[in-house]
Amino acid sequence: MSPIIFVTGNANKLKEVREILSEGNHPIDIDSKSLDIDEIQGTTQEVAKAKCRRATELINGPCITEDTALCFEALKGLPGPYIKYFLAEVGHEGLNNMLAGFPTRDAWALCTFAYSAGPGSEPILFEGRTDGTIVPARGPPNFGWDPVFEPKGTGLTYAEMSSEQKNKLSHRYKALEKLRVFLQSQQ
Ligand SMILES: O=c1[nH]c(=O)c2ncn([C@@H]3O[C@H](COP(=O)(O)OP(=O)(O)OP(=O)(O)O)[C@@H](O)[C@H]3O)c2[nH]1
Ligand SMILES: [Mg+2]
Repeated sequence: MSPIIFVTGNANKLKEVREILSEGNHPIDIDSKSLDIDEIQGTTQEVAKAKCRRATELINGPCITEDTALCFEALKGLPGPYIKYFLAEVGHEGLNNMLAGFPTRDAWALCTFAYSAGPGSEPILFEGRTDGTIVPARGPPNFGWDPVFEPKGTGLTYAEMSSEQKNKLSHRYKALEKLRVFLQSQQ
């Protein structure tokens, strides 16, 4: 199978996707294309599908895209797919402060991969969810909100984990396990 193209503007995502898909008995090779695609407003599934439709038109061929949401229980799932803009404006401290006065700091990270066979072909979605808690930042600030998200039962934020640890339980890993099965069935 020729490598599938992952369209993303985010180098950290690309690194993790490569690490995860190269693991195991059936490693999957991907190419990448760095494009910043306009993102619509909507549910995580609507955002993910629109991103993939646009990407497949731009590259005029099959591709995968990914959209990540960080959802706060107290805010009924928001910021969700808009976390990028919240993080950019209010930072780690602001994300924590947003939950002051609420009874729960529970949150979940949701990764939605989308695959399209080409322009006009409806994207297929693969979702992965990891439950956790929003905490004051701990660990190196290398990737987005990793320092403020502590997956349940680990006692560590994503940022405090080695990449091997994060890649065994992350939202991205869980979504990619589903995508891996699908891509292998296409061979
Ligand atoms: O700490 C983190 N750990 C993660 O595992 C993770 N995955 C994504 N993100 C951030 O959450 C927003 C998603 O927005 P997003 O899905 O639109 O991504 P993006 O615009 O950066 O790339 P892309 O849309 O071109 O693929 C962006 O701010 C990403 O940096 C993460 N932060
Ligand atoms: Mg984006």
